[in-house]
Amino acid sequence: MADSATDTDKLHRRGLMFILSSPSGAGKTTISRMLLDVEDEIMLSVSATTRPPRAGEIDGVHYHFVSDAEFDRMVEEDDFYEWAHVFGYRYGTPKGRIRNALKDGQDFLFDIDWQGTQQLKQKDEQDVVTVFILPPSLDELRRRLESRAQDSAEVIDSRMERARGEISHWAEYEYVVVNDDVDQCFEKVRRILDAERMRRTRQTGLIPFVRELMA
Ligand SMILES: Nc1ncnc2c1ncn2[C@@H]1O[C@H](COP(=O)(O)OP(=O)(O)OP(=O)(O)O)[C@@H](O)[C@H]1O
Ligand SMILES: Nc1nc2c(ncn2[C@@H]2O[C@H](COP(=O)(O)O)[C@@H](O)[C@H]2O)c(=O)[nH]1
Repeated sequence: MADSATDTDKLHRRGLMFILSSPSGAGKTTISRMLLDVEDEIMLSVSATTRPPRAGEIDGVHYHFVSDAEFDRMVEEDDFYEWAHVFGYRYGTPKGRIRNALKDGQDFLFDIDWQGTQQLKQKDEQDVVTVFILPPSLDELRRRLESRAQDSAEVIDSRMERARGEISHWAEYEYVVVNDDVDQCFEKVRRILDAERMRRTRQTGLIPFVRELMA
């Protein structure tokens, strides 16, 4: 039996800009990777950032790691869909092939913050689906940042300080999911993606037998 993201389905709707945001450490990268592992029909939008790579991060896969000068050039040449200052560095979504691929029905996953989400919503309202991931508590958020063991104590403190501000934007999102149990959170996010793909207002054409019926 075909699922909701088969080639047939893709032919008849525009692609989704599926946005996951959360305070740092709540788990959006984890959920994104789980989704990309099982969903062939969605691609990650790989951001450019001036932040240095963490252990295990690969240039071009997790981020495009660029210098300040390169980021400046990309801003000047209008290469970004959106960009923002986050934690003392700059992060941006390169336009690349996204706009045309969306028209062809390709879905994209964006792991970006609330500032980028606001910018994308203004530009492409009809294709954007926004999901905010909440941690079960602030104590658990700190525990996750510490257990990830990739940031200094100072960086973790500054991320915790910013978490309150980020969480204050949760009401700007269409969906909110608490990431307590990671498998349950992933299933909920996947169900949102599935349902959004089937939204009638996204369908841009009728499959042939329905078109014949309507003629
Ligand atoms: N439900 C969960 N229960 C316990 N640990 C979790 C859960 N979800 C994610 N984690 C762990 O918490 C840490 C932070 O997760 P992750 O890197 O996915 O967060 P993030 O929101 O993407 O952070 P950032 O915005 O900094 O990239 C990781 O070590 C991850 O394995
Ligand atoms: N507005 C944007 N925010 C982005 C982008 N890529 C990532 N991010 C957000 O930055 C923080 C920090 O990420 P980290 O990998 O350094 O922990 C996190 O909230 C990301 O969602 C982007 O292109 N635009």
